[in-house]
Amino acid sequence: MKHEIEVLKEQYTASNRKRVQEESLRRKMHNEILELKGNIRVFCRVRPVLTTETNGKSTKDVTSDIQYPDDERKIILTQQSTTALGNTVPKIYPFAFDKVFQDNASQGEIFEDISQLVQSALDGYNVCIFAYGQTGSGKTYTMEGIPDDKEKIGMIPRAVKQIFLASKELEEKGWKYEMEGQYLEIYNETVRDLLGNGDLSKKHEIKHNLHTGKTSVTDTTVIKVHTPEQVHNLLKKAQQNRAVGATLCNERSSRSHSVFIFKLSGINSITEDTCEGTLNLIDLAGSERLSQSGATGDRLKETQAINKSLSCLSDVIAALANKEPHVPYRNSKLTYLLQNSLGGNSKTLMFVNISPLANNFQETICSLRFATKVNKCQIGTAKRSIKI
Ligand SMILES: Nc1ncnc2c1ncn2[C@@H]1O[C@H](COP(=O)(O)OP(=O)(O)OP(=O)(O)O)[C@@H](O)[C@H]1O
Repeated sequence: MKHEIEVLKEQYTASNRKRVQEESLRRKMHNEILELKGNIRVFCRVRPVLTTETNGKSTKDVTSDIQYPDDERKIILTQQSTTALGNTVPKIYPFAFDKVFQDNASQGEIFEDISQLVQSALDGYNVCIFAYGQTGSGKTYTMEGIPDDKEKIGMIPRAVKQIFLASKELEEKGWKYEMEGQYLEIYNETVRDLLGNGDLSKKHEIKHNLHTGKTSVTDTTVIKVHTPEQVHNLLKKAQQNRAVGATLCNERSSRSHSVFIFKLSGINSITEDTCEGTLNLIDLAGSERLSQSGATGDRLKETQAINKSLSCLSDVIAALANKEPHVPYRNSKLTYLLQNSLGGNSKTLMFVNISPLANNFQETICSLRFATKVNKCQIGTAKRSIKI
C-alpha cells in the first residue's frame, strides 16, 4: 500500500509539472501566433441603417454603395460623380483591413476575433483595443453594447467575462489573479475620473514609474474587483458619470475619449512566476473633420483637441511601427496615458466603425483612410514578414 501511495504521489507530481510546462508552452505559442498576425491590427465594422434613419424611404435609397468582395478583408465603396462634360461615372474607393465585418455581424462574432487578445492580457501583455469613427458610427455600441441584452452586450463586458472564466481555469495550473479596474475620460486634453464623485474640477496628473514601468493617474479611483458583477457595477457608474458630463457639456460623451483600464496581476504558486498585463478598451471621440463640423467657440476648441489627439495617436503608432528612436507619446494626453500599453511587447487592435448612410459618405472615406494609415504600420514589423 505504502509503495503504491508513493508511486501515485510521484505520478501526481509529474503530471502537475507537465501541466505547468504545457501552460508555459501555450502562453509562448499563443503569443507567437498573435505576433505573426501582427501586433497592430485593424478591423472595419459597418453598422446597420437604423429604422429612424430611413424617413419613409427604402434602405437602399439612404445608403452608400458598399460592396464586400468575398475574402472578408475588403470593402469597396462607390460614388457616382459627374464629369466636366456632364457624364456620370462611378468613382471607386477600395480598402483592405485585417477583417471587415458587415452590418449584420453580431457582437458575439466580433468578440470571437478579439478574444485572443484578451487572453494575452491574462498572459501578461499590454493590450489596447480602440474604437475609431465619426459620431454615431457605432463605437459605443461596439465597446459597451446594450448592457441588459445578452446578445448585444459589447466588447468590454464580454472581455471581462472571459477574463474571469479563463482566470478560474488557470487556477488549476497554479495561477491566482488580482484584478483592478479604472475608468477615465479625456476631454479637451484634461483627464477626468469616471468612477469618482463627479467632481469635474479635480485635476489629475498622469505619472509613469520608470523603474516598474507602471502608469498611474493621481487622485483617481482604482477599484479591486473579484466578480464580473462588480465590474458591471463599475461600468454602470462610469456610464452615469459620463451622462452627467454629457448634459453639462453638450453631448460631451461623443466629444471625449473614454478609457477603461483593467489591470491583471497573476502569481503562480507552483512555479513562482508572476505576470502583469493590462487591457485598455478605448472608445475614441467622434472623428468629424473641422470643415464638416461647422464648429465655432468652445465647440471649435473641442474639435481641435480631438483632431490633435487622434492624429497624435496615428503618429505614435507609425513611429512604433517604423521603430523610430523617438515616439511622440507626450504630444497628447491619450498617448501619454497609454504610453506603456502602446509599443514594446504590447498588442493593438483598432476598430474603424463606419456608418452606411449616403449622407456620411465623405466622413466614412476619411475614417477608412485614417484606418488604412494605421493598418499600413504593421507591414514594417519584423515578425509579420516571417514566412511560414
Ligand atoms: N452594429 C449595430 N447594430 C445595431 N445598432 C447599432 C450598431 N451600431 C450602432 N448601432 C446603433 O447606432 C446608434 C449610434 O451608435 P453609437 O452610439 O454606438 O455611436 P458612437 O460612434 O459611439 O457615437 P458617439 O461618438 O456619439 O458616442 C445607436 O443607437 C446604436 O445603438
